[in-house]
Amino acid sequence: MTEVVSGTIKTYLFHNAENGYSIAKIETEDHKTITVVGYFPKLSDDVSYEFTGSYTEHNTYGKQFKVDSFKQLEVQTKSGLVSYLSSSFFVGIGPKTAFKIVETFGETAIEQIIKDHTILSKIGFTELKSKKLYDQLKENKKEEEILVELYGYGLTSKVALKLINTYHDDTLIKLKEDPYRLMYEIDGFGFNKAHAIAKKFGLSNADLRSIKASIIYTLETLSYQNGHLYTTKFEIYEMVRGLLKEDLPIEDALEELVNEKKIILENNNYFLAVIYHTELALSDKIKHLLNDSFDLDNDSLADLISFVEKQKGITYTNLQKQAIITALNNPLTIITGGPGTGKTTIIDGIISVYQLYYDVDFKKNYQLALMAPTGRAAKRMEELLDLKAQTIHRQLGYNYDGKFTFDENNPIREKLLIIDEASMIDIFLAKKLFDAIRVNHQVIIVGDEDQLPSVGPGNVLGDMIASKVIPTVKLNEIHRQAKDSHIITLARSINEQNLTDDLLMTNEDVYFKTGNIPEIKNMILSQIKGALEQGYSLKDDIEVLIPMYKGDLGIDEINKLIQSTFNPNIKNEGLNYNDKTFFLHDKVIQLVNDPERNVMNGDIGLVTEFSYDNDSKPFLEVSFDETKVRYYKQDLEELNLAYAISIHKSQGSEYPIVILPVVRQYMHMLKKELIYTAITRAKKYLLILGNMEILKFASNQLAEKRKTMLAQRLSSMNQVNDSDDISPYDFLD
Ligand SMILES: Nc1ncnc2c1ncn2[C@@H]1O[C@H](COP(=O)(O)OP(=O)(O)OP(=O)(O)O)[C@@H](O)[C@H]1O
Repeated sequence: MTEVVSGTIKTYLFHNAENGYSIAKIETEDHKTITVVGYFPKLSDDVSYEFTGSYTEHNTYGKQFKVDSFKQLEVQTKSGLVSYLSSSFFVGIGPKTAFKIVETFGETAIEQIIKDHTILSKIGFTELKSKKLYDQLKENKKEEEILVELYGYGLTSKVALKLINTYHDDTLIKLKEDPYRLMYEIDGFGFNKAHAIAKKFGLSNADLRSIKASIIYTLETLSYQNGHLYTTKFEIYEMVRGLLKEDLPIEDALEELVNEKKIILENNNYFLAVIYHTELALSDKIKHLLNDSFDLDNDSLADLISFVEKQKGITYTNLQKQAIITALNNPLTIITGGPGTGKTTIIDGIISVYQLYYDVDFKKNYQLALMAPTGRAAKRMEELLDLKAQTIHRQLGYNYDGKFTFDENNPIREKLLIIDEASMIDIFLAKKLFDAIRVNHQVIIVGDEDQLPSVGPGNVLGDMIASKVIPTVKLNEIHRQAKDSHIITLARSINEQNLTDDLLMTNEDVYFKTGNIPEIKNMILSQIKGALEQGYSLKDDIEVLIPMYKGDLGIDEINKLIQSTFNPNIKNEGLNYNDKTFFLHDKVIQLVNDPERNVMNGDIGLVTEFSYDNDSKPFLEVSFDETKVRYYKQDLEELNLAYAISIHKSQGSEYPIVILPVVRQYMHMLKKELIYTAITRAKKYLLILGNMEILKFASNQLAEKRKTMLAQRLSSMNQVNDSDDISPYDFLD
């Protein structure tokens, strides 16, 4: 129920200057104290405000008033006016001066000053001082008028403040000009929200601005959700009609967007400008690097390889030797292959031979940069190779303001760069990475091209291989220890779309069990219990991999099930956010990059403390591998339970035990690449629970091929594009 409360601000318990989110105590005229929560700026404590909203009951803090909008109460009394004029809104006016103004001009002082500020000379104001007060009064009134008008369009105070903070006095002009600018210029605004506001401003679906926005949205959806870099006119038409539900002059809008260079048309394909220029620049940079050459003495390389083989007690296959030689002789090399084909072994070989050839010691001399897209993959690399490895973001000096320290103007210093798990790299990260690489660096890209492509747009690894212009070694032989692994055999047969019934028999390391949903839930619990009894840890060794969040066998549900069964702390107090509650000792996953706090998307940690700070605010402390991070309630959006995680989030990580439910409700998500990726996460034991017919069916469903041009661009080797004047980042932000 919408209600109105009015009063003056007593204290702010919390205020976020960026978005205006505030928790404050107000005192009403009848001296009651009410906690108000919502989006409003720092308000003057001398002025009365009227808040519109509703009362809510907060678990910990009790009754609060949730603010939808607010306005300053008309200043009626003389004393109110004195307070207002001497408030922090007006610089240089103290209570004495304010009193003088009100005494002289009465209750209509403000209106009179706005009409003619020179009247202030009567009380000794200089021209400069009276103009200043006039400006501040106008400014103050204006902001309020804009807010009131925005509320009138049904915008919440959160949105209204965000707009005012961005566009200031021009807010209404800018919005009326094109309400869809919100989509491009304000974080958190998608097409649907902007479209709803556009309607309130009276724009019809047939308005060119609406059609243009829906075309951009169509391309964004295809890129950021499906990974495609371009699409056809036909698809744009279909999707725009689906969005606006009318037959509209799409052609004109599309042409305008192309003329405005917001969309690039190339060979009948339509690209978002930022994506087009990113891909083009990436391809040019790769071509540029490929021009370099490193002609090594191959006889001495062969000797060194033999020496390393003896040293390590290993005999490399011919293909593996070829991989080492190729990597050392070329500016850019790709080494690809499935699990157990020796990718890590070869990275180790390359590093050893390189050190001998150039007589350097990577432990003492920082000439090697080992990188992976995720923290966990980097950590695994570090453990296996016994050398420092870090995420690509960290290597590039990604910092809290979203900028990278290393770029084309300040390239990475190390000379040999090895990047593992490269299938996870999207075009934006690839562009950033290659920007920071200079000619005479040597780059080795390692990955399994059959895994899921990157979450972001593009198919960088696949395209680089398909271009056939980058020296590539495809390792395909499964090696000794790995040969006995049924996990690897199963993965390979799925990858080759050759999954036969005899492969679905339980053996030493793969366990298949059919069952319905309640049975699967019980099996998950009993398998975890068994593993814990054998000394495995829930945090480090066991992961349930699931393709979707919702549903009774979705990630959220399974997380709650495992939490309630295995975390005894659920009896104690926890910190909740939406329908999740986190307790001491919960296993959690960070969902977004947060470089300021040194924790990145996909990092897994353990809640090691639940406590209250000096202001009695509850918080959690989470221990990640490298750091401890404190989460208050408002930070919990970044966190999820991690007993079960998505298959996408599991990329780049391996776990001794993987539990993989496969049921009909996942059907629309299940594709060969997804199943292959999930299975290859298991190191020791893989438990597949559910419906094996679905597993067989899904293993033959191929993910849609991403529409990208990188392979073609790379293979047109001789034409390096000189688009120096435009950078893709001209199109960002
Ligand atoms: N030439 C070889 N001779 C004997 N064993 C080998 C050889 N090459 C690799 N191996 C062994 O095969 C196993 C798999 O190799 P490695 O871990 O390098 O593969 P990978 O491709 O990195 O696999 P994953 O992607 O699963 O980590 C390891 O135990 C490794 O020691």
